[in-house]
Amino acid sequence: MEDTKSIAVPTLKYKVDYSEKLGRYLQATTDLQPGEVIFREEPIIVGPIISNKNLEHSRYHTPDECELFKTNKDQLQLALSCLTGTLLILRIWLLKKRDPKLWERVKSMEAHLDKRRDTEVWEHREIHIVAMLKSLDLVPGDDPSVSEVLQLMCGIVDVNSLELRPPGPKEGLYLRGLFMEASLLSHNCRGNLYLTTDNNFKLTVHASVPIKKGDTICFNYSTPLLGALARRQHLKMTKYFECDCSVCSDRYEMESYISSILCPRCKKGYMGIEDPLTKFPYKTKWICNKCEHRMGGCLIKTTLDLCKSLIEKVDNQDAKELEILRRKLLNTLHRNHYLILLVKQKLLTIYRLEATKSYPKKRFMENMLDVCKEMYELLEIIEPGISRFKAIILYEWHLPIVWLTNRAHSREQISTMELIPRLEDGASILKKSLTILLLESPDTPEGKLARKGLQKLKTLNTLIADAKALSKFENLTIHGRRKLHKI
Ligand SMILES: C[S@@+](CC[C@H](N)C(=O)[O-])C[C@H]1O[C@@H](n2cnc3c(N)ncnc32)[C@H](O)[C@@H]1O
Repeated sequence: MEDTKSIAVPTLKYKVDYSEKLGRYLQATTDLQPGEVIFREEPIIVGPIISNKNLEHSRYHTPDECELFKTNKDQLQLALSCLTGTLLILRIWLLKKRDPKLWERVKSMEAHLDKRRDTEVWEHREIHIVAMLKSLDLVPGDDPSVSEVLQLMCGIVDVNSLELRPPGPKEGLYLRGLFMEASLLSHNCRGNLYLTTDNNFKLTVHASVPIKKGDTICFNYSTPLLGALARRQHLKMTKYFECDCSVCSDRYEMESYISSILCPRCKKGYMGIEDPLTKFPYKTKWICNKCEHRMGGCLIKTTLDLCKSLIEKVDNQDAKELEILRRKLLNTLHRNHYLILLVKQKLLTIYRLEATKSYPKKRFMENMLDVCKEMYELLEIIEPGISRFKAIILYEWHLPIVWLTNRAHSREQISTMELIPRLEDGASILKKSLTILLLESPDTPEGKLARKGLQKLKTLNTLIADAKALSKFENLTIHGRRKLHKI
């Protein structure tokens, strides 16, 4: 007899749709809350993308691959490092033979073969992958259709695969994975998703902001800290489309001013490309958002080249030099300009290290606070909602807040009553960071940071509770204050 008990089948929170512009894409079929899991999925294939000696990685090293390597052992020993870069494609090649049905599905992924044919990238893959696999006898060398299939596989990987971080300390191993559903996610420079993977590369797709039923679900294929020009160029070169999202089509990139230079005329406003979607940004006019002064793109390019050359010359280990450069660049660029962001990131590397010392320099901690605050405010515009980058910046931001507050209190520069709200500020920033970091798998760097952060939050809460108890005795002795900060 048939089992009449109903089994709850989870309904999908998205459907596949099609548009002329995006091709296939995923659309929300229900309202989604930030943090909500939209779907999880196992990768079809995982492999390294650049040369590395570590071939033995993960269960994606299948028995047929093993057999093939054993057969060609001597020849492969010689070409080990070249081989690694071809491994992902070889794995798809083997999958084609092993699981033709799955290959049919993979084959349906967008590869943009027409746009790649006879370009530099085609030539590169021909030499480094197709010819390499043929010369090592890992694929038939005499069949011309093999080259075409391998090029198709290269296109599929380049357009659809996601970057993965190897679990544990496998430095220098750059992995990419192909996922069936995630390959249908479209791009937006201000996406609405947050992607995490666990140790087995299982992918979880979360909503990063509230998503309405009918919205396209999408993420940023590129990186948020590039200006629109670099981002659009990267998308054009690697994903073969011209991005016209709300950030790219706005002159001032939604008031983030990430590509804007200070108006040389009024010195108050910032210049943005008059026609942001132009193909020739340095041949068109840029316009000031305050006085509407127009300036030729080539002049902007010269200015940027000059700024770039200053950044190239600076000593990355020298905080003072970097701080001077940051101030100098502010005379020309908006504080959120991607070139200033480069300098800020270099500075953060130094400050981060300083923050781990028992007696960090006050100036460094003050600057760290400033840089983190500015970066956070920018990320709120360009990567709203849940963002990995934001979580890290929030974490780093709370460090100088707590350190400077404790220092000021122990030196009697602030009262215990003043200490409490400042520490609470630090705790609330840390909590914000943790709500994001705790979405990460425990073994990832962010997952580990979350564990450390939880410990710090506990200590901070104890400190706040003690400060509250002690605030009744406002005339706390210096000894009492020091004791408080030893917690
Ligand atoms: C990972 S695939 C996404 C699935 C693809 N649309 C399909 O039908 O298989 C990436 C490709 O989708 C298209 N695409 C994604 N986002 C886009 C966007 N914002 N504007 C135009 N095309 C986009 C581009 O062709 C891009 O190379």
